[in-house]
Amino acid sequence: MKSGFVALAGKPNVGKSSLVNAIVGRKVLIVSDKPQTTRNRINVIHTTNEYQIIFVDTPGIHKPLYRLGEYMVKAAVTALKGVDLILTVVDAKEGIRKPEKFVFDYVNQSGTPTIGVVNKVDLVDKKIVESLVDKMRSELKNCIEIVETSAIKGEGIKELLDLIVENIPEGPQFYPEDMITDRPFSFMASEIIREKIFQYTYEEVPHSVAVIVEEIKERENGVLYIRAIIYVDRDSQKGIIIGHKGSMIKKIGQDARKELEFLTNQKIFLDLHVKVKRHWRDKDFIILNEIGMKDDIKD
Ligand SMILES: Nc1nc2c(ncn2[C@@H]2O[C@H](COP(=O)(O)OP(=O)(O)OP(=O)(O)O)[C@@H](O)[C@H]2O)c(=O)[nH]1
Repeated sequence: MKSGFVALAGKPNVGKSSLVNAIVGRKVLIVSDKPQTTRNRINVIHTTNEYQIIFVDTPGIHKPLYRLGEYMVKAAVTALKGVDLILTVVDAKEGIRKPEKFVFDYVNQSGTPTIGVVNKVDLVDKKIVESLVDKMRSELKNCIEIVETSAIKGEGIKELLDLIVENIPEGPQFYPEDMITDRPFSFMASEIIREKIFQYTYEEVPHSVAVIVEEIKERENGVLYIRAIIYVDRDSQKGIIIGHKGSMIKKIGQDARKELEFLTNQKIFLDLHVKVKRHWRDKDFIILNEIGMKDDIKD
């Protein structure tokens, strides 16, 4: 059997989470049109009879503004070391500029072999894609191959998967075959709630939110009760999350509940609360710890 850890490196919003979902053929990771959706390292496990690939999805590498951002970059950089392979992802529409080179530097420094991925090829001309492929090939050390993909249309995904399997070593099956992620259900549930908040809110609001699932309990009638707290930075944000006469929190709750019911195949009672914690992104270690931001940090 072949097995290996494969990290994804790239700027926020290039489609790293979408690529992993496309490869494993189901939505495991949350996705949004706003940068910095992924906050922490999550392993997604893809097992067949012949191989087990453990995708280490990382927060996008960017120049951090807040302590939370610093943690995100540290978590991403830590993930690049000690894996078997890195998928270095760029967005075809964005091209290769300073922020992409910032990412390439980290990948090159890690010394780990890499497959370059030019994603979102559905958005640009073939000529542009070709020039990005050439550029990537010359700037990435230890580059095995460059693949052109559209995670949304499923293009290039099979080719990418085949290349990954080719380039991971013979090894043991690290996780049971039915395991899809290394995070507990409570974490996945909080991520799904956070995804809906990212979908419906704008500007600073989505980035000011932390979701913590405080209780999960199966009731006698078979309903799964989930209580989650949505932490925000300011009173005004609390108002936005709750919305006019509670319309926003209702929308967030309904969408999250539907997805959780689909995931668990169980009826769910989702109990959402909103609390204000000033400056949690900078100094509230209880929240940072709860959302797993300190897992990879040693300082
Ligand atoms: N047109 C197009 N859009 C894509 C493609 N792949 C991803 N997207 C979109 O790009 C946005 C970002 O996708 P994500 O998968 O969340 O990106 P990410 O790199 O994981 O982002 P962070 O979590 O912020 O680091 C979403 O709106 C996706 O739907 C693609 O191949 N084509």
